[in-house]
This record gives sequence, structure tokens and C-alpha cells, in this order.
Amino acid sequence: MLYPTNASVSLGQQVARGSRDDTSPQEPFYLLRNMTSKSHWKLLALALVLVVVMVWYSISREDRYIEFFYFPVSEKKEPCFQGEAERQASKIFGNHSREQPIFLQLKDYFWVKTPSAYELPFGTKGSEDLLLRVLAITSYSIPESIQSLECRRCVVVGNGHRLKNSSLGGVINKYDVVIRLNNAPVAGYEGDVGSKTTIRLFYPESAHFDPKIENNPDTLLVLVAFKAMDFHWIETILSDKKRVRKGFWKQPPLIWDVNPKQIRILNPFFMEIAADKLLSLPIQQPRKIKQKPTTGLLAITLALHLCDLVHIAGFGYPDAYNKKQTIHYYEQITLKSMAGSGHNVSQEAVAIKRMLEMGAVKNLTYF
Ligand SMILES: CC(=O)N[C@H]1[C@H]([C@H](O)[C@H](O)CO)O[C@](OP(=O)(O)OC[C@H]2O[C@@H](n3ccc(N)nc3=O)[C@H](O)[C@@H]2O)(C(=O)O)C[C@@H]1O
Ligand SMILES: CC(=O)N[C@@H]1[C@@H](O[C@@H]2O[C@H](CO)[C@H](O)[C@H](O)[C@H]2O)[C@H](O)[C@@H](CO)O[C@H]1O
Repeated sequence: MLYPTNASVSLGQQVARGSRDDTSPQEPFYLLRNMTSKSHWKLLALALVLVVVMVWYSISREDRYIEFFYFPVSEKKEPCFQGEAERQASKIFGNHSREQPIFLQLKDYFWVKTPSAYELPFGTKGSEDLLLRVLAITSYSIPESIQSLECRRCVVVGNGHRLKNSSLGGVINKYDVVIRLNNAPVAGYEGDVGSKTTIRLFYPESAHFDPKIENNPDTLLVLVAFKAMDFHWIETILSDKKRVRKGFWKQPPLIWDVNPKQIRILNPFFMEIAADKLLSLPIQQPRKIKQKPTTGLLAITLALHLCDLVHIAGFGYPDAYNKKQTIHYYEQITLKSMAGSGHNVSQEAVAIKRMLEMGAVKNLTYF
């Protein structure tokens, strides 16, 4: 039987002949197969790299694995340059923000009626009378222990889950000023978050029921007022007047054992510039829409005005699709709990990244 010559063999026939003919390097199918097997390996290697990168990325975004990705934090004190945070702050907030007092003062509402363009939480317009009564029974000074520092090293401790198992407590305690937020506990979490609290920002609904447990005797308890009722609450507490239960979205403490000398009222100007300069939020919003910065972002804004060096820790929310990840280092709640809060956490992440990139703040945890 005559076999057709190679030249006249059809593609189908050649394939059917299989290995008998394609062993010759001159054979075009040898080249083709060689080429395909080479690019096959290349593709496989590329896919493998891609899978490794994807697994690494998703693991590194999971808070429960974050401890594996910590970069070592130096136990040594970082050099502090006087006025450095101010320089950085002026790039973000402009030059005039330094002229603003950190805490509201009676003289600005009693002798001179400081006009405010905005209502709470961005200004004091319409709440002056209530505010006046509060300022008459509280103080506005920055404690001598902070005032006398040559260079103020501050850390703002966010309430994020990534502080869990961070072992950052010792590092946090070494800062001159430790700023904490809301009812975030220290008792039982000292190893991860430290025990020193120089300043705590809070509002009535976020006040811990026993301020003595989670604070130091000299902690400054700084009220962030969001509505006129917040001034009313602090007045009734400090002057032991009849408590009002209505007007809060969550029942605040009715008895609050605190020394009035520890209380300060945060200047709403910082809320205004955090909203405007960091998040580009509209300051005058229709009543129903209530977009506002988180208390943590507000605290970073405040720190950039009060301190010379600003570090942060415990900031960063899970990705929006991550429905099960707990958000706090101390309790089991998820992003769902923030649904009606008026915060845009992805926009805040962009703002924080910007501050990190420009060197205005430095992060002790993963972001
Ligand atoms: C359910 C609920 O009320 N959640 C709000 C709580 C709550 O009112 C208080 O914890 C008191 O219970 O308060 C908020 O914030 P919260 O008290 O959760 O956290 C304080 C600040 O830490 C930063 N943070 C927190 C968790 C996380 N995973 N990443 C973070 O970066 C944020 O900057 C945050 O502001 C608030 O005041 O901003 C914002 C939250 O929306
Ligand atoms: C949990 C929640 O969504 N509460 C909202 C409340 O938002 C919280 O307001 C605080 C100030 O009072 C603070 O900004 C906190 O970060 C917010 O989560 C709204 O202000 C309130 C408006 O009526 O509605 C509550 O359900």
C-alpha cells in the first residue's frame, strides 16, 4: 500500500499519524508543539503568580490575618520636630486654622458674641444660649502637662479591629498625648491598646457609662456636639438638673460621675474643616441628609492642630463586601451597624491614605 508523501498529507492525517512523524525537528508540528508547550508553561506560571498575589492580597485585607503583616514598630521614640504637624496641616487645611482655639471659651460667647456661619455639628449657630451655660461650668485650658512639652508626640487610637493582637500597648503608652474615641475600652486590652488616655472625644450616645473605668483621673473628656441636645445633656449632668430622655438616637448615661474640670467642648470648626477639606462634604446640608466625618477622622484633624508629630493606629474598615468581619477590637459588630451613620468610610480611607502619603501622619497598624 502506498502512503502519501508528507507534502500531500492533510492536517487531519498528520494529526492521526501521531507521534510517529512529529519527532523530527524539521517537522512543522514539532515546532508548533514545542512552541505551544513553552507558552503553556509561561501561561501556567503567570496564572500561578496571579493566584499567589490574589491569595496574598485577600489574606492581607482580612483583619484576622493582619497580625502576620505588621511591620515592626520601633520601640525608640521617633524624632519630633517642633511645628512639623502645623506645616503639614497648613497644606491640607490652609493657614488660618491655627488661629482657632481647640476648645470653646466662655469669653467668645459672653463678652464678644462670636458669630458662627453654621449650625451644629459644623458651627454653633442657634445653640449659643445653651452653649453659654455649658461654658460657664466647664474649662477650656490645655493642661500644663501638654502645654509645657517642647515637642508634642501624639497618637490617635482608632477603634478598629486591627488593633486586636497587635501588642502595641507599650508603644502607645510612650506617646505624650494619647487620643481615644467614644467608649473604646482599655481595661482588659492594655497589651494591644495601652492604658494611657490623655484626651477622649465623645458625644452623649458614645459616652461610657462609667467614665472612671476607662480613663485616667486627668483624662480630658472632650465633648463633640452634633446637636443642641448634646449641650443640654452635659449641662444636666454637670449641674445635676432634670435629665431629658428624648432627642437622642441612643440613651446616653443619666448619671455620669465626672469632674467638671476634665470636660472640654471641642471647637466645631474642626468638624467643619474635616468635612470640607478632607472629605469635600457640603457643609450646609438639607436636614435629612447628615453626612459627617467619623469621630476618628475628626480626632486626626484635631491632632494635626494640637501636636507636632501625629501617629495613628487602629484605623481602617473592612471592604464593603466583607459582611462578617467585626469592626472593633472590643466587640462583635460589623459594617452593617454603621448603615445609617452618615459616614462614607471609603471616602475617609482615601483621605487618610492621602495624609499618610504626604507624611502628615504615620500609621502604626496596617492600612
Ligand atoms: C453602631 C454605631 O453607633 N457606630 C458608630 C460609633 C458608635 O456611636 C460609638 O462607638 C459608640 O457606641 O461611633 C463611630 O465610630 P467608632 O466608635 O466605631 O470608632 C471610632 C473611630 O475609629 C475609627 N475606626 C473604627 C473602626 C474601624 N474598623 N476603623 C476605623 O477607622 C473611625 O474613625 C471611628 O470614628 C464614630 O463616632 O465615628 C461611628 C460608628 O458609626
Ligand atoms: C449608629 C447610627 O447609625 N446612628 C445614627 C447616628 O449616627 C451617629 O451619630 C453620632 C453623633 O450623634 C456619630 O456621628 C456617629 O459616628 C454616628 O454613627 C445619627 O446621627 C442619628 C441621626 O438621627 O441616627 C442614628 O441612627
